[in-house]
Amino acid sequence: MSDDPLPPPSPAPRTAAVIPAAGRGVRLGPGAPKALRVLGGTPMLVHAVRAMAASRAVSLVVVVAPPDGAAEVKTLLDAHALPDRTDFLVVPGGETRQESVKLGLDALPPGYDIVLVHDAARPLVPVDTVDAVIEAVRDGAGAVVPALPLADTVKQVEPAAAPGDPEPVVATPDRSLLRAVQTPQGFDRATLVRAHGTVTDDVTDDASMVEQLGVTVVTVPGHEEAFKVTRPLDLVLAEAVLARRRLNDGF
Ligand SMILES: Nc1ccn([C@@H]2O[C@H](COP(=O)(O)OP(=O)(O)OP(=O)(O)O)[C@@H](O)[C@H]2O)c(=O)n1
Ligand SMILES: C[C@](O)(CO)[C@H](O)COP(=O)(O)O
Repeated sequence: MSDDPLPPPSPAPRTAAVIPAAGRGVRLGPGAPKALRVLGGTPMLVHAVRAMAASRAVSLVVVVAPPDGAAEVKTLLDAHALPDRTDFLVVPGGETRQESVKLGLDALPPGYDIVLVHDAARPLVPVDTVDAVIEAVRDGAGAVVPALPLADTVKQVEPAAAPGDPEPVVATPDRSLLRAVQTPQGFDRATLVRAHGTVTDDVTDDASMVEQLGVTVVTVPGHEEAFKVTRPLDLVLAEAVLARRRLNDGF
């Protein structure tokens, strides 16, 4: 047996989170841009940033602000307590989520090999879910999504012949094989950059762009509290989750 000392373990790859927060929140109804709406007294975006920074593995958060709102978002983040160990960047976003994520990726400095993409609209994702996604990428997955089984039966329909007409049902997919996917979605950076440089179709999540490259996307368990604030009732649910957390924390 050699007396040579073992080489030092290679450092864990550094992880950055990109938070698309440039959406208007049309489905939420009139008011400020969705990411700036207040939940439990704190803007939704600040909750989302804190949720990413809660992971000790995340050392940079890139916030993608509304196209003309980067200065306002920067001021907002400066006004809230955020962990010292995490760096923050704010960049202006685009017309679609896909464009906004691409702009966030373009702003990422070198040295971050794992990238999370997390909706500002999912402010309450627990840190264990964030860490599970990062761990799966560290273990070698090119793309990872948190996923939950569906509670409803799902029908595939044909488009209505005219607005307001019924939509004929054409199929009932096997629910046991379907999953609702959440964010953060985690990626090997080079794979995600390649996907955003290659795929031009309109898609609703980043993992589906990676699927189009032929790269396998894997799931980790999602979490009910990582739901997306989309419609007005979601705000009520988010307030209730925050109130329960405060009660449990003894505040
Ligand atoms: N041009 C856009 C559109 C969306 N998003 C972000 O993508 C996430 C998920 O999008 P969604 O929930 O659809 O938000 P909105 O586009 O704001 O919602 P709506 O479709 O109701 O307007 C949100 O954090 C949103 O801010 C973005 O960064 N840039
Ligand atoms: C990325 C996402 O949150 C995964 O569920 C979702 O696809 C975003 O969809 P939206 O229509 O942009 O809200």
